[in-house]
Amino acid sequence: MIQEQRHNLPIAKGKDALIEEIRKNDVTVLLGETGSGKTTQIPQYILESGLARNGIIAITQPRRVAATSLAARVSQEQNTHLGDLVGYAVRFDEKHDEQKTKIKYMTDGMLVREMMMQKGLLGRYSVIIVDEAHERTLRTDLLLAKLKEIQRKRNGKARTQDDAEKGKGKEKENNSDDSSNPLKIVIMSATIDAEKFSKFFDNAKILYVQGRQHPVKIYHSATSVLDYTDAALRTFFQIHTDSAPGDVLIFLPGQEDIESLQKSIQLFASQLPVSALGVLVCTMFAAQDHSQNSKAFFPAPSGMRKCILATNIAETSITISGIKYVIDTGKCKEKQYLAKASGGGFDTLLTRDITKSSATQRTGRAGREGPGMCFRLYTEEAFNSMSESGEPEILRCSLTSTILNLKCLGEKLEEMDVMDKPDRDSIASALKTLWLLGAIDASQQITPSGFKMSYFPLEPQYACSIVASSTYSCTSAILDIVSVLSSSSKLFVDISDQREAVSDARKKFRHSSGDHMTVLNVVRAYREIGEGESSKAAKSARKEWCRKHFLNERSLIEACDIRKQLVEVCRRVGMDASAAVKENGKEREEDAVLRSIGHGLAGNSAFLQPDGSYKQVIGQTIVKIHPGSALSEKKVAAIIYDDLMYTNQIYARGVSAISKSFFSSHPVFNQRKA
Ligand SMILES: Nc1ncnc2c1ncn2[C@@H]1O[C@H](COP(=O)(O)OP(=O)(O)OP(=O)(O)O)[C@@H](O)[C@H]1O
Repeated sequence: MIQEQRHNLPIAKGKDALIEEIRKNDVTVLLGETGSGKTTQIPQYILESGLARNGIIAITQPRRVAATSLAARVSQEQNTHLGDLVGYAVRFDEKHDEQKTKIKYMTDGMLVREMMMQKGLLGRYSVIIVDEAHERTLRTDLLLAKLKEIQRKRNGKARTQDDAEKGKGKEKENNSDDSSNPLKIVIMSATIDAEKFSKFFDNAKILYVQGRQHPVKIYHSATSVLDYTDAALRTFFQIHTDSAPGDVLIFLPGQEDIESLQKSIQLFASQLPVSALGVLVCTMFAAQDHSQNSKAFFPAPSGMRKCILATNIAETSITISGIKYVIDTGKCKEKQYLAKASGGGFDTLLTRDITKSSATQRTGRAGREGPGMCFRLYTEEAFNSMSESGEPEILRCSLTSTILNLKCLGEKLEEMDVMDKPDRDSIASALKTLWLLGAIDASQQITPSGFKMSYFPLEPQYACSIVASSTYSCTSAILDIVSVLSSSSKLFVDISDQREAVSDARKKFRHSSGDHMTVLNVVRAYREIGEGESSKAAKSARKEWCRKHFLNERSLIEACDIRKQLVEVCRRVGMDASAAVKENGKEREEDAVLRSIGHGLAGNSAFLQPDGSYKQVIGQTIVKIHPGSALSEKKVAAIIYDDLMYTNQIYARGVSAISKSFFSSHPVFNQRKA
């Protein structure tokens, strides 16, 4: 059955011709409609053709959920156990075998990481397929730049195809950086600017795959939709009550919309007559635990219709069995660099309209096993006026973390051959931030601390605080704080009509030194709830405690997960994650924590010196520096105000602002706000 499905895919008709072109060309750009079979079939065709007999076929994906689910599907098609012939590698989860794995689905980040760690020519890979290249993530762009360079080196050395054939017996060398193994690159997408990619790779061959397997009927809204969550709710129940069986996938911009729609759907579904089809709601978003995201792939129990609420993590590459209907709100969240100049900016997530490319990809999630329907909650006119594709991340996101990673490789972004070059100011601002953080020295060389920071999967500012904390023996506390700040949802729930109750409930956590210490108090209090009770009792006690204190438990649960990962990284870089201030109690701990946080803040805050210049101030937070400043009150307040606005964005998800209470009582600050 599964072999018949493979055989019927549109790509199967062109199999021989495609393989022939890939054999003839070092780089090919493959454009084919969603669902035509690119991602699952091309690696298998390459394997069967013997084109990769000297190494592994890697297929990169921008998202982990795609990498793992595709590996599972392809190993099923190959009738092997996942992790044997077909494997995957995503952050904190790998399933592949050094000897047996020939097809490896991986996130682009994992391949970039492998390049960084091994500093070689990726010699174990014979073919690298960069899938969903249209997404133009920073990692994909860096990967493309490096692959171009690696291929030149490897293929320059490999004299002829015959030489490669002679290397057949040298299987043992597959895992080394054997540059006698030439590299083939395939770039794939359904919605790619093929010409641009081809040009980047010296006019690489463009191949087209015609046709899709099943039709998808598209419906647009007749008029503009004001409330997309409400419109999604109505559309879902219209499908549920009027249309044939089949699961529904709804695209929403972010977790908050997903959770609110989940509640509404569940509420309405509970009011349906008992004879009606039940509704099973599943959610998928990046911040959600991977095992929870995977639940969306399980078939709905009989008598139920599955409704998946997802962000754009479900937009490309994946096939969710059973999906017949797609509802597209036309919105997404996108990382955007906040250009606040002082010490370098920060990324924030903004909700915005999607692009035509995203709309096409979303539509393509239906019609994968049979005819489908896509309901776009925007007018056809709105679709026509959407931009073709999004701006590459390299042009709109903070480059601080990327440049730090490149420094580890001894690379300079400004000298790399990337498809779109970021402007000099963005690079300069990132370098300045890294210098302020102590990650690079005055000659722009990476420092030992910078190396350590690069291991943490965090913004360098947070990584810097963690690294600094070992000097002050307070790593455990800093991990508590940074984990909450890195969580994707807000810790403090603000309910506008219950302001007083909210403020009263939180009073006991509030710390005069600012929000970082306040967060620490919350985490510690939370950890004590339910101690010594059964796990079920502890779980409900924690839930109730959070409700009573207007705290978002999801944020604390996610922070626990993040913390575990950070503890592991600490171990790898030789830091003691349990380090805690033991002598002289609270006061000394507070000082140590603020100093460590101060190291991280040095990279993103306006640290004013009495002479009016900005300067790196290690070990002090804004709270500590400003009261002693010789600057005029007004000037200080103006700077603080800007910092607060800026910092508010940085910590939008965790805390409101650094010592907001301290500053909001400042008379000049209040004047300016007014
Ligand atoms: N997990 C799965 N369960 C059932 N069918 C699947 C699964 N994965 C893939 N398929 C089938 O294989 C087809 C091709 O999938 P594939 O991911 O290779 O397409 P694609 O051309 O790469 O699409 P896209 O551009 O959307 O990633 C799907 O349309 C579907 O029919």
